[in-house]
Amino acid sequence: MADTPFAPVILGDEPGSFPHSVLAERHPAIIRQVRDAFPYGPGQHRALDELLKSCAEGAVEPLPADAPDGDRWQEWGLADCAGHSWYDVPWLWSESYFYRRLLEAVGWFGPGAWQGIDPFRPFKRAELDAPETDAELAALDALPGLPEQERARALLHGSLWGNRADLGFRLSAEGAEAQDPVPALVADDSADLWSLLPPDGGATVVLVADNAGRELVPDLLLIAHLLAEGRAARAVLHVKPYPYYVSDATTADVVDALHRLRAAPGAAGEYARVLWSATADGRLAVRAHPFSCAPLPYERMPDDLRAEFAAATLTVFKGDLNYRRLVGDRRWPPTTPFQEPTAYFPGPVAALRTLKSEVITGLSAATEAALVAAEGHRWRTGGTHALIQVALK
Ligand SMILES: O=P(O)(O)OC[C@@]1(O)O[C@H](CO)[C@@H](O)[C@@H]1O
Repeated sequence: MADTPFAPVILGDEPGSFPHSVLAERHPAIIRQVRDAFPYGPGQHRALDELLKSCAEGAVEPLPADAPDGDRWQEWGLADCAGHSWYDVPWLWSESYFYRRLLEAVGWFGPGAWQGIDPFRPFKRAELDAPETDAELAALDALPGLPEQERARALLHGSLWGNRADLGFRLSAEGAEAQDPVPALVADDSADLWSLLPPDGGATVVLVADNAGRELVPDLLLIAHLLAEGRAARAVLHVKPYPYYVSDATTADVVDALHRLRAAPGAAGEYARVLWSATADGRLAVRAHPFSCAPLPYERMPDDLRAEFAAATLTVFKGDLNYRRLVGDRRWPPTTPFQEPTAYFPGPVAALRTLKSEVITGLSAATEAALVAAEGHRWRTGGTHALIQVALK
């Protein structure tokens, strides 16, 4: 990191900026949607009112004394942030704490009848059950006739562009899905990615998942392909231990996605059978590590997670939030080589991400200039551009 220029941590304190709008507009909208989606009781409504008020004008408050994860949040910086405005602490931290507080407000942590009831489930289910998902699954029937490399590329790009399926993003970026994606990637290290995963190479691949539904389904299809072709002997899918950033995948969402695939006709059903037997014999494992919901960059990951990533042939981070956590949620000069902020990572690492926040590294000067000339600042957050970046060790 010695040559890396100083890059300030992103805060949400600048009115008119994207991070500010997430705190000031997206979070209240999410509270409204969750409140409308469930027959919550007066206690839950009161707690949601208090959270809304706190987000709008208040300071970050400590967790209740009996919170099951109180010690963990102390380690994750709660003592430093408590008492400060939501807008003045690192944006990554305040966003993550918002979801923690929202879950508490609706009773997720229990005890009681609402313990473990995912407040985002109706939105995730609606997407999984949508006709668009049927169309995407039917399109898989075109794959079996293609050479393996073409199938691999199609499934890698399916997983990459699946990252546009982000329900939190859609709440505040009106019409975002309607805007066409820009097919040319702003960075494409896919040749390096495939060099780590040759057919019958026996690799271990860790995929750190992002959204459920229409992102998780293509992630699972990619994993099925890697396993079926021997590009991976073993895969580990990391999901969130609790509902997060609206649509982030939990174990329950993996089960839903696998059922959806298993019920589909044609090639989709075949992929489901590969995945189902791989979970049964241990070639595919699902992990829900507490650090997956930490409000911190991966540079501060605990030792057990570091050891797991170190043992993998390749770790793939999906999505925008994971990218922010992988490189650090900072205002990097866009031409900072991806290898620099990820130098701490204990093994080969890849990012598959559509651009939905201001953090970006690894662009060529020409690419950055062309994006700025065409779109001003919008290319950073509009969700229409994508990248595949790899840091080999
Ligand atoms: O991680 P994902 O699903 O690709 O995107 C998450 C996201 O919608 O949430 C953050 C803002 O709340 C941004 O990083 C990004 O826009």
